[in-house]
Amino acid sequence: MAESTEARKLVYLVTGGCGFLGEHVVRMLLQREPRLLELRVFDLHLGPWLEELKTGPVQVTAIQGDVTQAHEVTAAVAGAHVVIHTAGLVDVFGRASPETIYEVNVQGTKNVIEACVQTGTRFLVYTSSMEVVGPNIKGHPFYRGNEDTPYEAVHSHPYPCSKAQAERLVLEANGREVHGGLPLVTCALRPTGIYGEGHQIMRDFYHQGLRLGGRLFRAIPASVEHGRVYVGNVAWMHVLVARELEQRAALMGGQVYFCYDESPYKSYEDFNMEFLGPCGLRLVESRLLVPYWLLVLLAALNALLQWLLRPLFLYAPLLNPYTLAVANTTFTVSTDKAQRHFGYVPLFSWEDSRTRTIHWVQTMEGSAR
Ligand SMILES: NC(=O)c1ccc[n+]([C@@H]2O[C@H](COP(=O)([O-])OP(=O)(O)OC[C@H]3O[C@@H](n4cnc5c(N)ncnc54)[C@H](O)[C@@H]3O)[C@@H](O)[C@H]2O)c1
Ligand SMILES: CC(C)[C@@H](O)CC[C@@H](C)[C@H]1CC[C@H]2[C@@H]3[C@H](O)C=C4C[C@@H](O)CC[C@]4(C)[C@H]3CC[C@]12C
Repeated sequence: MAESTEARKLVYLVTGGCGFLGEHVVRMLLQREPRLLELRVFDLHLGPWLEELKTGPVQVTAIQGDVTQAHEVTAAVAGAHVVIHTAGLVDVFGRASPETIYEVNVQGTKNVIEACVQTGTRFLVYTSSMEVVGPNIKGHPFYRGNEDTPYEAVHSHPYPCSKAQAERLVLEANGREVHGGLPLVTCALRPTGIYGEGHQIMRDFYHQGLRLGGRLFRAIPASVEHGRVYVGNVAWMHVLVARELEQRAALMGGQVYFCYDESPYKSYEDFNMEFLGPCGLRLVESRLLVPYWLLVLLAALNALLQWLLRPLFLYAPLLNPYTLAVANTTFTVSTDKAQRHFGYVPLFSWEDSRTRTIHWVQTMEGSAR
């Protein structure tokens, strides 16, 4: 918990506060925001771990709620100084319908914005995504790009479409008058692929490897690079933006910032092996055995099976046409806009991020170690 002589006077609300990123944001706020008086954690599914946070100097208020329900959002936002909106349906595996993804990610964000306007909350930080930019449906690479790099951001999948619409709503809301007559100040953070303690997809890959006798099979060439960012650094960027938004409203209001750190550029699979390798898995060079056209066929077959089996049960494998296309398209960022605008420097080095993630995999339930 943050110990400081600063007066505790601020109320923060974190939507999606029990999610992979949200939990790290909640814990980072308690550790590094000394002005915090109350921390409201709003989520559809509250985690039992919240109880352990209620023993410190900050009042932690757990709110079970749904961002698609405007009245629930308004009640949670009322009286908050800052809203960090991370709640969302992160689904590229066909688990939720396009309508549900839109309802949560777009309508939910509209509800958060309107709640800020109606109740007088002035500062809103939105967790957007790299996918607002790309990879696009044409498979154009985004190589060491930044927030100003020209790129044809054209999407068809419900998830990136919903994130792009939500981000646009947040940025357009910057400057709107809130109850009380002052302007709303908003900004959006665009993490690339987040990794770290609690990352469900990493857990899925690990368990898949255990099922396959300690092996994972390469599907993507090592030359296809994906930007990744450690969850602790993404959480730190959220805390820092929320702290600086008031003092630097003219500069930061209405802006987007990629989330970045020192994590190396590697293919998605090679990057995962930085953590899964030390936990006993190995990546089998199967590119000759499984050519790309066969992967495309298998991905299409998975999509067909998902559609056929949906009336019986949810079949949602990692490999589908969308995930294959994204995995197979280089997307890396190289920027210092967050440092220039609000002094962001990663809190965790690559070595530290890697060590923490390996430790988490090793201590995960069902771990082979
Ligand atoms: N994981 C990544 O690699 C990544 C990368 C870039 C951006 N993001 C964004 O970060 C945010 C958090 O992602 P995550 O990976 O932590 O996902 P997550 O699924 O672990 O967390 C999302 C949280 O939102 C909550 N939620 C979902 N629907 C809700 C609703 N209707 N009302 C209230 N709460 C609801 C969930 O219960 C969950 O706790 C999302 O907005 C996502 O788009 C994630
Ligand atoms: C089965 C193989 C082809 C395997 O390599 C597939 C990997 C695939 C599941 C992931 C590859 C890229 C990931 C996405 C990327 O990291 C960025 C994202 C944006 C974020 O907002 C949500 C998660 C994601 C879409 C992420 C999802 C998993 C991948 C598609």
